[in-house]
This record gives sequence, structure tokens and C-alpha cells, in this order.
Amino acid sequence: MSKIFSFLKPYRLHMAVALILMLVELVVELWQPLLMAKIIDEGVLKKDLNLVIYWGGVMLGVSALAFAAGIINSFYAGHASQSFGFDIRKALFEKVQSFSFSNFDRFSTSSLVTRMTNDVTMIQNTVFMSLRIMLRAPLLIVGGLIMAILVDVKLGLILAGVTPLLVLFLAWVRTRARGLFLSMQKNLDRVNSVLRENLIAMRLIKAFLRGKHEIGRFTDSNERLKKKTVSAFRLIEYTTPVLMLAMNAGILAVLWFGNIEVANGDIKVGEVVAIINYGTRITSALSIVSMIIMIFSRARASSQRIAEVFDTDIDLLDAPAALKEETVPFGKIEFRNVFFQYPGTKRPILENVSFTVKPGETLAILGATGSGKTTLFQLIPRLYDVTRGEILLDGTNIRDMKLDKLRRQIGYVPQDVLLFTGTVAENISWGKEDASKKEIIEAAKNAQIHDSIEKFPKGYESKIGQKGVNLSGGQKQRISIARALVRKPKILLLDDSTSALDMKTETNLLKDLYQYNCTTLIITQKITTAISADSILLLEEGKIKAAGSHSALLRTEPLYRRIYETQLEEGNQSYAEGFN
Ligand SMILES: Nc1ncnc2c1ncn2[C@@H]1O[C@H](COP(=O)(O)OP(=O)(O)OP(=O)(O)O)[C@@H](O)[C@H]1O
Repeated sequence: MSKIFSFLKPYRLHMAVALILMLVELVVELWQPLLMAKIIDEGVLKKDLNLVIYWGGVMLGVSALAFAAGIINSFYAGHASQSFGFDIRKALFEKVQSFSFSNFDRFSTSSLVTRMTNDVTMIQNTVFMSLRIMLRAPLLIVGGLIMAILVDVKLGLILAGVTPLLVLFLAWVRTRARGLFLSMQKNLDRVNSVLRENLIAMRLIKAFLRGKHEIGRFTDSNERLKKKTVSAFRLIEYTTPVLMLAMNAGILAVLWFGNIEVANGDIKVGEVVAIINYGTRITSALSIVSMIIMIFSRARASSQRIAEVFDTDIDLLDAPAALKEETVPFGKIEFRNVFFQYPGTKRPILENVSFTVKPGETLAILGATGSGKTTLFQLIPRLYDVTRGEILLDGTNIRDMKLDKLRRQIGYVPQDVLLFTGTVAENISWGKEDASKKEIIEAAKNAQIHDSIEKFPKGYESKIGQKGVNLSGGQKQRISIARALVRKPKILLLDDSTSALDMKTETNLLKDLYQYNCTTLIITQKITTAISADSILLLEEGKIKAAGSHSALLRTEPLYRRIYETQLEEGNQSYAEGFN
């Protein structure tokens, strides 16, 4: 939590000015009832018009001062709180960027989005309100009571007797409200999560006619959010009438005893009016306090959720002894007895996996769905660290390399193609920030997408996605391959990245990859792709079932032979022969 408060440090001056101006408003507010008492007792009752005009003028003057202080206070409070929110959002974004994949597994995407938006806005507003009214309300209560006692001890003590009971009541409300608001934010996460899934999967939902089902799912989570919000706000709604009732009873008592004291000549009428004025001001300050409790309870829940993100230990950092020298790698990859288990799961996904790929060679990885192929890929750029064993690049354990140096050598084309909002050229150069137009075109040509891009209305400058060109699955795959190729990687990881390509395009692509002279690992379901590789790895339930060249596996591995025969029967014969 202190980490969150530290974001206020750069705005100390703004906050100090805002607080001083708020104190000016407070002093004026506490002074006004006394001025009013003076006007009544010395002006109205003694029929002295000059005094009424004089003190009336003073009252107007200080009110104008308070008004100006309020406006300038809003300006400074606004600047401090908005800048505070901006800095927290930026720091959160940077923190999330540094997350490892196991860190990501701890938070759902929607929850991170809610934390970075709604939760930050919540504490940002709290800072604004604190500088604007929050501190004023408790100070007004204490100051009002002191002033009332100074005017008349007996009547002042009546007000002072009611207030502590109400403060205790508010403390109880605060404890209850915190739990309710925390659960409200969690339910907001859920609503965002369903919404996000729906927007992403809209085509699928329409194709499967699942609209009604999804509306039901959304209504369900929306209903739960509503219930939690209602119970949180109901608690706060009960608070104000209780406060009003108690304080108005106090004011009635002041009127009753004040009446007796005025009759006895112990107090003046104006002084009774002043004490009642303090009472009404304290009452409205108490109702502000109940609102403050609501805002603070929400802000505490929000800051707790933000702190959880900041407090997440990044478990994938450069080792202290990470090698500093920038050598150009050859690209030899070696897995030595690698075991891997996802954090929080019981069963190992990879078991004792060992293999070597020589520089510039291609390894195809075949295996049933869920056999651990993608997991194996993710270990190479260290999206996750191995649980046991080691992975070496040119003989160096990748854990001893600087992360950015390792990742800079790798061109990774994930299974799920993801393109960003922007032009085709921007999407390709995303792989290499300073890529020239020539390099972008070269990568696109080798990824077999150049000709298609040329046919787009604005060529490489065509926008992708909404309001831009709509791409087929195969075109998206090839743009994401071009994005990897533009880096001229030493290691290329293709995770089922040619699945949507026709055979001719795929053959051309694989042939063109040779000029990059990079070590290539291809996950594939197609035997024809595997045949083109230098060696093949057959993965079964996280273990290496067999490894070797196509011809060796065909001779020795019945499972491989079965896959080969089944797929060739489906009509790939001529293509396969072309490679042999
Ligand atoms: N983040 C994760 N946390 C826990 N388990 C996971 C995670 N990601 C994948 N798994 C599990 O690891 C196993 C292997 O998944 P992986 O994605 O590596 O398989 P795959 O061989 O690439 O499958 P496919 O061919 O379907 O893509 C699966 O049982 C999957 O449920």
C-alpha cells in the first residue's frame, strides 16, 4: 500500500497548496456562525443597522474568499489526482509488461484490465475528494464541536455527546463496507471477463447461434454485480438517515435547553442560533463522512487489488551472473533432460526431453494435441523456465544469458495469430522496430504474402482489421511469419503456423526459409511439412516417443508410419514424393 502512496510524492507541493486552501474554506465555515451571532445579537436585536451592514459585509467578503479558495483548491486537487492516476496506470502497465507467463497465470486478463482502469480511477477520485472535501469534513466536525463548546459549554456538550456515538457507528459501517466493495470489484472483473470473451468470439457465437446462451451468461454475472453493488450501497444509504436522526435529536435538545437558558438570561439568542448552525454543519459533515467511508472502502479494496499487481514477484529475471558479451549465436539448440510443470499444476507436461538441433537445421515436432509441443516452444524464449534439466544455446544455458539478448535471436510465430491495430507494414516491422521498407518487403516476399499485400487497396499501408482490410486465416499467418522473419532470427519457432496454407504456398515458404540459415523448429500436424525437415521429433504425453529422419522413423517407428500412411492416403502422395 505504501508503494501506492509513494506515487503522490512528486505532487507534494500541489497537495500542500490544495490543503492550505481547503483550510481557508474550513476557517471561513467555522467563523460564519459566530458572525451570524454577532449580526443577530449586536445588530438585529439592538436595531443597529450600521453593525448589520458592517458584519454582513465581512460575512460576504469571507464567503467570497472561501469561494475563490474552493476554485483554486479544485484546480490543484485535480492536477495532483489526475497525475497520480496517470503515473500509477503507467507503472502498472510497465509492471505487467515485465510479467512472466507464470505471473500472468495468476491474474485473468479482464481482472488486469479492471485493475488498470476502474481500480485506478477509484483511488484517483479518492485522492481528489481527500484534497477537496474529505479532510474538511472531520475537521469541520471537531472544529464545530470546539466552537459550540466555546460559545456555550452546556449546549455545546449536548452536540459533543451525540457525535462520538455516531463516529463509532460509522467505524462499524466502514468495516462492513470494505468486504462488500471488495466483492463488488471481483464481480466487476467477472462481468468484464464475459464481455471480453463475447466481443472476441462474436463470429463463433453467431455461427453457433449461441447468442441467447451468452446473453444469459452475461445477465447472470451482471445480476451478481448488481446484487453486490446494491448491498454495498444499501449499507451506506441506511447510514445517512441514522446520522440525520441522531443529530437532529441533538439539535432539538439544544433548542429546548437553549430556550430555557435564554429565558434565564444565561445565553443570547444569537449564540443559540450559532450553536444550532454548528449542529447543522456537523450533521452535513457527518453525511459527507458516510460518503467518505463509502469512497474510502472502495478505494481500499481497489488499492489492495493494485498492490497485488505491484507486489507480484517477477520470477523471470536475468541471473545476476548473466553473460554480458554480445556474441553472434550460431543457433545450436540443445534440450538436456528437460522437465516442465506449469505453476500450480500437479502433473509434469514435459518429462526428460533431450534433443539437439544443429545450427541452420530444421526440426519438425509432431504429436497429438496436448502432448506438450507449444509448452516446449515456450521454454526456448524463456516464457517459462524449465522445472528441471537445461536448455542450451550454442552450449550456454539460456538461464545464464541476458533475457533480451536471448529473445532478440528468436523469431516466434505463435499458434494463435495476433495482429495489432495498424497498417500491414507496421505489423511486419513490429518484429524489428527499425526495419526499412526493403526489409519489410523482403520478409513479406519470403513469407509468401507480398503478392497479396500488393493487391490490397493501399498495399503495405492498408489498415488491418475494423475499417481496414479483412484478412483470411492464411494471410494472417503469413503476416505473422513475415513479422518473425524481418528480425532475421537465428532461431525460428513456427507453432503450427502453416496450417492454413495450401501446399504450394507452404512448399515455397519452407524453401525460402533456407536463405535465412536459421535453426528452425516447426510444430506441425502435417506429415508433408515434417518430411521437409532435417529431423523429426515425435512427442507423446510430454515424452519423446521417437526421433530421427523421416526415412529412419518410417522404418523403425510404427506410430510414425501410421501417421504417414493415413495422411498420404488423404491425397498428399505427389507432394511428399516431391521432397524425396
Ligand atoms: N498455462 C497453463 N497452465 C496449466 N496447464 C497448461 C497451461 N498451458 C497448457 N497447459 C496444459 O499443458 C498440456 C500441453 O499443452 P500444449 O499447449 O503444450 O500442447 P500442444 O501439444 O501444443 O497441443 P495443441 O497441438 O493442441 O496445440 C495440456 O494438457 C494443457 O492443458
